[in-house]
Amino acid sequence: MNHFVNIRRDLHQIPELGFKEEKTQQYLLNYLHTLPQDRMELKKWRTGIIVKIKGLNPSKTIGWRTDIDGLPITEKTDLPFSSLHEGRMHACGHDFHMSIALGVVTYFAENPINDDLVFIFQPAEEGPGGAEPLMASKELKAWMPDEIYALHIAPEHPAGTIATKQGLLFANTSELFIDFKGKGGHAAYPHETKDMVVAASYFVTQLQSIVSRNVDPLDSAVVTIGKMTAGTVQNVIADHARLEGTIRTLSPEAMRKAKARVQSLLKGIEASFECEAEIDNGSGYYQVFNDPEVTDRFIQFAKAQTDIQFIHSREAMTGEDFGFMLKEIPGMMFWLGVGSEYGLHHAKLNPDEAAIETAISFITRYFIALGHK
Ligand SMILES: CC(=O)N[C@@H](CCC[C@H](N)C(=O)O)C(=O)O
Repeated sequence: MNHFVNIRRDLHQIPELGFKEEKTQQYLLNYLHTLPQDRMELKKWRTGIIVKIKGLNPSKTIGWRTDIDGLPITEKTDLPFSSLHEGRMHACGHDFHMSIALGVVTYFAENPINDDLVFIFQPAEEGPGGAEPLMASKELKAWMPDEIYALHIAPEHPAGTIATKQGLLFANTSELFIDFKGKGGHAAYPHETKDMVVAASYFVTQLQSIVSRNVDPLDSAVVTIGKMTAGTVQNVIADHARLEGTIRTLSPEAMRKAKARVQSLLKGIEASFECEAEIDNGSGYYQVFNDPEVTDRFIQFAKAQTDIQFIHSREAMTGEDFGFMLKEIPGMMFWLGVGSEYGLHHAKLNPDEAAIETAISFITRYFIALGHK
């Protein structure tokens, strides 16, 4: 079995949430220390790592970013290397992303090219967002890439494919956390209470009108509530309810409108149900916008590879804090086909490991082509 498939399996067993990736960081450091160190420099940034491989005759710095965190999902794959961390899973493929990045680092640690290479192992992509503070950090500022790349696994495409497009690839995002505060009491005396199960339920229904009635139909948006919590027992009226969700839009303008509508709908709920509601917009990610020139060069390269099938993709409503890096640095992101019956963020996601070797080889060849070997 490919060495990096084993690494992926090791990492798959230890998923950790954003900014808690201590074991993951240690695993990555242990591996990186086994590589030739003569041209390599390492820095820790919180629970992440930045690796520089000094070029032979550098004229620029080429960057590669991988995310390293897992999700609060209980794995249901029954794989022999399933997560050992209860309620945590690499259900977004960051175990793939990391093992591929390690494969590419390994090649260049042994075979440096002319240009400098910087590999960023970034924490907290799923939330609360590591890319924005990392971009502002002195650690990355000292090694800022001139161009930067990243991939994300795509379960809907088979292994051996790469998909991307110029311009907008991923949506603008905003998290959404809402607490409703009312008055609890006996289930048999609703008239003496302010029932927050009912208030939150009405609100979830009203949220559905934002996409259908407020966002321009030629634009796109998503408002999803992924978690709803309320109450204590079946015969007590809940004095508190909490909704957790996310807003996605293809334009910053639609995001402004959707957020404003959430606020005004909430005011209506407070008035109708005589309760108080508190809204927290959590973290928001800037859209992933692929630099047209860099992406065109990448697509030409991908199309010329005989072991890769290139697919022109559409925009997706996924979010990625890599968007903050692309806001400052020319670069691009692409989808790596991993053909899984179950999609991203699913407890049964089971990506095809053949894609790991394909990706390592493809990215290595691309960097050699870019980096004046
Ligand atoms: C690629 C991917 O799945 N990314 C996540 C990013 C989540 C950002 C934030 N926690 C939010 O939900 O808004 C995604 O869910 O798209």
